[in-house]
Amino acid sequence: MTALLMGRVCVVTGASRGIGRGIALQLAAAGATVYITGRHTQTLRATATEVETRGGSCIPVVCDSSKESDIKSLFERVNKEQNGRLDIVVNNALSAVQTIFENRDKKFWETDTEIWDDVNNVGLRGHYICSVYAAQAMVKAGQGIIVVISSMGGLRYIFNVPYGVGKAACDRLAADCAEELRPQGVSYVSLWPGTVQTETLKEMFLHSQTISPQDQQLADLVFEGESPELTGKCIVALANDKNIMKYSGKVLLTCDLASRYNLKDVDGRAVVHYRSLKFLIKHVPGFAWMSPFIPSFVRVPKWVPALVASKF
Ligand SMILES: NC(=O)c1ccc[n+]([C@@H]2O[C@H](COP(=O)([O-])OP(=O)(O)OC[C@H]3O[C@@H](n4cnc5c(N)ncnc54)[C@H](O)[C@@H]3O)[C@@H](O)[C@H]2O)c1
Repeated sequence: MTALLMGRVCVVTGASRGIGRGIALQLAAAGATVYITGRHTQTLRATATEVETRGGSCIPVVCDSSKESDIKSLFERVNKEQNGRLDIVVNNALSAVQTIFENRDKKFWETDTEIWDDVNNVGLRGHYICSVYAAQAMVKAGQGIIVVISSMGGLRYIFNVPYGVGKAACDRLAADCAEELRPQGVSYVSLWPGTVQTETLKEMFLHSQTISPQDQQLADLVFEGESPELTGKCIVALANDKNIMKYSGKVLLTCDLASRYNLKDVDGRAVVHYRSLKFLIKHVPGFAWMSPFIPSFVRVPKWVPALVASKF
């Protein structure tokens, strides 16, 4: 166990599986005390047991991110038990993965309007409410980091309309909160993982016998994707960066952070750099044959996707 975060207090929402679980494992492995949230005691307990088996400290709290009263109680509890100390909050919970895949073939006007709430009650409204309570503690202490887990869906269309709108709003949440938090010494970043090999996606694609041609491309991405713990490694490194304020309000990519902090994925394999031309070409139908001839250090500059997604 490294001691990079020894003594620090963290909250990770939606940590019973997926990326949230991976983040909790890494924060705890770095010595932090990690409060993990989710709706079910049993699945939270499983994450907590894994943390403890690795020698870390983890406090499971049943908290439904769609309910403000639950979120309020969570932060009151942390405040009381940790004497006002709160260093890192990761807004990660999302309740919609299953719904998104069940409605993959439908356009927005063909889908039940409830999908908006399924995606954005937990995955946007919940993050805003957590940010309010987290900021109240952090501003008082004059320090802290809030992270929202977003995705490239914030830049351009993937899956469906509510997902993209929600992710664009998460990026804007980080930017606008950072504006008000900067003078208080608190930072707020939006973090985009690549495609991640979560239990849900693995179950859906890697272990599935029948897969639609539409989903085959995503399945290929999942197959070579990041481990759920890589995002956690990136957050540990960010939390130890003395220049964190420089990045506040920005969108950060896990592959860029892995390069900046020289991180490998948990199983020792190199992190796929999804801004590398080699990787991108490999996934363009008809051009994949070029990929082996392109050196892996050639990166697409960030202004290119920003320009493609330009609103003007
Ligand atoms: N999986 C990927 O490839 C990928 C890539 C980029 C970004 N992301 C983002 O990462 C985040 C996590 O996604 P994931 O793939 O790990 O999803 P997941 O479905 O595997 O995990 C979601 C987590 O949220 C929890 N959760 C669901 N509803 C909740 C509620 N009402 N209250 C509290 N917790 C609740 C679940 O228990 C689970 O722990 C999402 O914001 C997603 O958009 C995922």
